[in-house]
Amino acid sequence: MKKTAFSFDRVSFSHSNGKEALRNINISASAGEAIAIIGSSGSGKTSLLSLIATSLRPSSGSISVLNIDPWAISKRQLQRLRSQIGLVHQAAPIPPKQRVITAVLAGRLGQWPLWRSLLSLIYPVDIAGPESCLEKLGLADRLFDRCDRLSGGQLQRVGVARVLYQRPNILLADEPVSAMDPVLSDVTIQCLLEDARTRDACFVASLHAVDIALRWFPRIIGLRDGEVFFDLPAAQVSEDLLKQLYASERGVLPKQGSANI
Ligand SMILES: Nc1ncnc2c1ncn2[C@@H]1O[C@H](COP(=O)(O)OP(=O)(O)OP(=O)(O)O)[C@@H](O)[C@H]1O
Repeated sequence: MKKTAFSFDRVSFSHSNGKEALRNINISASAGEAIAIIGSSGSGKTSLLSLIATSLRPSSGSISVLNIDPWAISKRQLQRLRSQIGLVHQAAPIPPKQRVITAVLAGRLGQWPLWRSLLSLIYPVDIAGPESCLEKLGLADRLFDRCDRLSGGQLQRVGVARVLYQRPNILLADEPVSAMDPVLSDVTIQCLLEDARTRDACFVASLHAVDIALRWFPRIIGLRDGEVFFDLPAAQVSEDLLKQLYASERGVLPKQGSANI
């Protein structure tokens, strides 16, 4: 039987201003699973990924990540757990003047001893590793460029390369291809899927591009107003379900056949 990557039991989450972002979430995922999370803007996708990443704590209910309750362990144990979770952020948190190689090396900061982490910020402690991750994404020639000389889509690929270099057991990606053209989007998603599959890691991505979600991911979770609206194999996600998922509170429906909603 596959190991559980994470599981949520009646999880709700409210932001500090009281805004309830997620309500009564019951989901779990196994090692090696690939899941796309879809839903309209504000439906709770980023909040859900942040809870799996343990960067947010549930307001109620319980979470287990890699069979550990992240909120019942010491800070040091939590740090160790986090080093096994990789998150591609919506906008990569990369200092503008940083070199691409340093940004990719940062993927392993949580796994290295302090001296090696500090050294990696001044001098590249590994070149071949970051280069091969960037190579898969067509960016190997930008290894020593400054990040502020890259386009939005290139910067997103640096964020992806960082997570590939990290080799986490849970790979999370928040809108990882939003700044990329369709061909690069497919290449990047395939690259993340392949990496997760070969290492038996669990891969969860939030996506606005429903066509990409349905094309590449076997399991789709649809979030609506902070709740799981459906959790289905991609083949069972019908046009009608998508219409209901994206129908706003004001009753505005997407156009027929719309892929990018
Ligand atoms: N820092 C915050 N403080 C207060 N409310 C927040 C905060 N971040 C998000 N929210 C609210 O929580 C809800 C869920 O937001 P979340 O970012 O998880 O949605 P999302 O589906 O990822 O949206 P998008 O597709 O636009 O990125 C929204 O109503 C949002 O306004």
